[in-house]
Amino acid sequence: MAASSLFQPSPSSLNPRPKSLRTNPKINCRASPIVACASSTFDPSLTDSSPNLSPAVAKHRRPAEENIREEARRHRLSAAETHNFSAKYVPFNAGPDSTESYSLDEIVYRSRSGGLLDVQHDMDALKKFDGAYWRALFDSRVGKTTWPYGSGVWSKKEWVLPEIDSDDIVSAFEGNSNLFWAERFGKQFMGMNDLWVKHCGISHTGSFKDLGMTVLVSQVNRLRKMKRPVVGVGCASTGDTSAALSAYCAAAGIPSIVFLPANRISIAQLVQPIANGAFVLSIDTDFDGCMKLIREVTSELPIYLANSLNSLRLEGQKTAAIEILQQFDWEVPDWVIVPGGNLGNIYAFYKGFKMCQELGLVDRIPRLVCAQAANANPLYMYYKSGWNEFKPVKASSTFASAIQIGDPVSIDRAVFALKNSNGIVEEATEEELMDAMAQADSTGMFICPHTGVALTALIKLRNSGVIGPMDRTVVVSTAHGLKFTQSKVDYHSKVIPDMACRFANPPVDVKADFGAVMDVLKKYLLNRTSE
Ligand SMILES: Cc1ncc(COP(=O)(O)O)c(C=O)c1O
Ligand SMILES: N[C@@H](CCOP(=O)(O)O)C(=O)O
Repeated sequence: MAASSLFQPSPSSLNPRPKSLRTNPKINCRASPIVACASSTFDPSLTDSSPNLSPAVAKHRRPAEENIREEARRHRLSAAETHNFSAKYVPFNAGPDSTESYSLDEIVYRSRSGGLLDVQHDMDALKKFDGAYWRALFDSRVGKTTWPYGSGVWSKKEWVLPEIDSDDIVSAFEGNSNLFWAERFGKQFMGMNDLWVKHCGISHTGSFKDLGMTVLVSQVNRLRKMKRPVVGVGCASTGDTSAALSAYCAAAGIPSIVFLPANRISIAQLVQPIANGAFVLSIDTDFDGCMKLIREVTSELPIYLANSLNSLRLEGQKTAAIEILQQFDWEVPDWVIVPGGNLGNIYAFYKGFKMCQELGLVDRIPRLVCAQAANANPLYMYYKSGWNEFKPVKASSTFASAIQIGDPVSIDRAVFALKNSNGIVEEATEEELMDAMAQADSTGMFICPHTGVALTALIKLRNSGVIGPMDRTVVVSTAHGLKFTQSKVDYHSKVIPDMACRFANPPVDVKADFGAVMDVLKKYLLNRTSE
């Protein structure tokens, strides 16, 4: 069966459902006019899979011949239809007088003046519901398989792409990633007791890019159904964007085209688009060179641009911020530290937090820190100049290869996010980021080098006293450590030139002989007891 057919409706969707399951009698409109009435009309998860349902009813919630997409189709009374939630493209950070805007169904990546775009939601429509309502709605959808709300992104659909039909959504139920209490790392290395790591890399393709790509590919799916000229979707990538793009496109049967800088991404990342059937171009340039080429190509050919220059991506990525608040039971952490490359994600986090504040879910936002590799640090240099002068840099090779970017497309977005969150920019040398990664791994994590960059920023800000021992701090881990095993092998083998590899833990070669094994074990145990 073609992968795309998995996402197609089938005639059985028209089968009626047992009457007793159509509504949840426990939701009483009169009890709470806003929450209950609204939820009973637009939110399937509150009507059909409400926590109030008895276990017996919940068990038989869907006839066997019906799949979850078909089930969702029966609940067509969506938020957008009922409440007219909507969103459009506007020039990023446009003044109040700007009237320029575009439908999300248009294929447009830049404003008339050549600036960035932003997805602007109809906040007045969203504000018709209070913070308590949104918190309850989002909370009610966690941990379910209701299409599409089982996804951490689509559980916030009204704030992401309110007008898309659930039928058009391409999702791997991404998001809902774990927020790991870094108890031992926090205590042992930082003197902190409230340190958390948001593991966005524990995801379908192993990075946070899944959050944005489900949104972008879903919108492309919709455009193609509308017969818009989109033959395929393309991106430049340092590895993670291409992995996510190719997986979501493959799931929907949409061609994907990826431009990769030759010999600059890990094998684990390279094999992902190859395995998912993308058209892979390995180009003899760096990421910035690939980015320039894909922008030129997508302006000539009917290939839709999937990099974060396309603001749709950030609508998905911002849900990680909302999720962090939700995981803290809507308490706001003091700090959130994000590694930055092309700089879309730092703005996505800002936007997620800001929407929660504006819509009354929380009363403030955290301070943001963007962490860069010293070998690819244009934002850091800009920050250090007092935001005086931005100069792209020629990014040098870094173990944090996914952020080896010298001319980030979202520089304006990042500066906006940092200025409006009392933010800070830090940098990490190669040795610092590799040591931080090894230290974290030694406490039970298995993080990527980019998360090592973010942890270095934390270490520096803790050492300088900017971040206090009691501050609730979240470090965003952006990719799975398994994508970067070679750098870990090199570190633990102590083969990296000019690096002490202080926390290396190389394997011990030993003969297949009882005495020899006992000797090394005794030595090891002696060392451990004297520690
Ligand atoms: C693993 C990883 N971490 C961090 C980043 C930085 O994200 P952004 O480009 O949105 O700044 C990227 C991609 O650039 C990445 O792939
Ligand atoms: N790290 C990214 C670089 C491109 O970033 P994007 O968010 O603009 O797509 C990658 O994995 O390719």
